[in-house]
Amino acid sequence: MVTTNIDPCRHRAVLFDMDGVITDTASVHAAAWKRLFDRYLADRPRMPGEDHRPFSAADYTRYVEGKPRVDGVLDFLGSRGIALPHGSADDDIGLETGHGLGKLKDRYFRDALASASTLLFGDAVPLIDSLRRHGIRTAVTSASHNCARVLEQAGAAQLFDVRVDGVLADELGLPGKPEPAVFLEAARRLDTQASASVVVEDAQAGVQAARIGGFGLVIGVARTGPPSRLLEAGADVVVSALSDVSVSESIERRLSEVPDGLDRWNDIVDRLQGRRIVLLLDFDGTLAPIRNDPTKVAMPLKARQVLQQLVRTCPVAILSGRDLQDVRLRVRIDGLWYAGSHGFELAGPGDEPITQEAGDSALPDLDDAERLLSSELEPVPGARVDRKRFALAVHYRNVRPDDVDHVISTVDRIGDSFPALRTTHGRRVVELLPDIDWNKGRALRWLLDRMGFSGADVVPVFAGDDYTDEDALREIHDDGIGIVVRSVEHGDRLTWAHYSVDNPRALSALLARFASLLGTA
Ligand SMILES: O=P(O)(O)OC[C@H]1O[C@H](O[C@H]2O[C@H](CO)[C@@H](O)[C@H](O)[C@H]2O)[C@H](O)[C@@H](O)[C@@H]1O
Repeated sequence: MVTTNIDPCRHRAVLFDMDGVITDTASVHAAAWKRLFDRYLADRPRMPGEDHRPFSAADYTRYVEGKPRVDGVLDFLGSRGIALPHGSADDDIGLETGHGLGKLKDRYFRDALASASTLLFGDAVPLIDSLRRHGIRTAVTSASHNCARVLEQAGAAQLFDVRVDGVLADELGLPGKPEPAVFLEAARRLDTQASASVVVEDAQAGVQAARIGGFGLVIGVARTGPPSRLLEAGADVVVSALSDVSVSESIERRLSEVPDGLDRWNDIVDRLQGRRIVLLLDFDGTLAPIRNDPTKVAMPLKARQVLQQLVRTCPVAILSGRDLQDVRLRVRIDGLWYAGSHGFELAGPGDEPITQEAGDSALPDLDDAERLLSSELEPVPGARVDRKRFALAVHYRNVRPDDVDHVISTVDRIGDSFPALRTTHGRRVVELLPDIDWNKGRALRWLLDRMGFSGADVVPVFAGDDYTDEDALREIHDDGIGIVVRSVEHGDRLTWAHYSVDNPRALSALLARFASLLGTA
């Protein structure tokens, strides 16, 4: 389960989208759009180049969700080769213009709304109450012209300090999402900076708008579908319910706020004084730079030399998402401990794997998922299905941008069909893993025990670059030193690390300082 936190020390306001986040009305909109478009496409004489297939759930997500009504009409029909005039607000209902068909959709929506009973999601009020108790102001920010009506009917009109809806946006001439104007207007009315405000959204267009607007935290809400479409649109985190959002002072920071480890070497030395160091290092993107072809990755010479020095004076473990055997062959240094498949496979300095049966029961599902994914993604140029013993990685680094959504949603769909598996995301890779409470963080702690290094005099030092490494960074946050390797791909995401470095080469330079300190250089 993914959870996230809103920090009253950093976040002064929270802007909520309404449909699908606060009120259970996204499905009412989706049904109204379908009624409109299916009838329109069935009645319209077919012209060359037009696609008259029925409106689908994917069309809703891609072309209309979160957008102003007229944009939704024109964007969806445009995707089907049908260019209608924009029209004007005076157009008759049903006229073949953006406004005319938009009005018809609105009639269908209101018809359905009139018979809807419970509109408010049960998890909305507890979160908003908690925000209020912490002095955080709230806004509802919706493209809908029915926003006030829906809130009234849901009994939620009093929940928000500010409302910026489709009616106000029209009055002010604000463009709709994915432009950030409505969010920025709400932040202005709440008297807060975008960077100190949180946006909570369920639509890709809304997430994009919040990202473009420079909002401090963008929380995606995927109550039913997969989280990946919102992550790809730029959400910092995607939860499946508002009950997964807490409000308290937190210690995660933005990458840009984390001090550079080389600059703060003296602080690190202070923290190491008199303690036994254990080094735990991720491989791809951390020791070795990212490459387009995962099979071509090799340990850089500098990293190899420094690890060879370090292993003579302190325990060193490699914690990788790669298959155990794969990462061992790439590192090839005697005396190291290893965790492969994101911690599901473990090995000591000898050749024998350490028994850890956490993922065994998921093996048949991984086999079946591998067969399905290999055949479904075989036609997608650049998609690469990589089986490890306890994980299945689908790489999309070399996939055309237009095919990326398809690849991710295929993995999500197939992953969802196997109860024993869960989905994780990394750098241009989506992976299926055994769905048990085990990750790099748990594996790290388990390895420390196994290595005989678990006392208060031990300081675990972990370095990693990716989302899955955050489990390990979080695990050692209170008793160790966490180092994150920055990358352009991760922008300014949140991290549990204490220090950062620019790239794998800078990490090797930092590790060389550890080697000097330990007296081996
Ligand atoms: O935990 P790690 O050691 O960092 O492994 C995570 C994944 O790393 C590899 O994929 C990543 O690196 C590739 C080579 O540079 C790159 O092409 C890909 O886009 C990255 O996601 C590895 O291939 C995966 O199996 C690991 O899970």
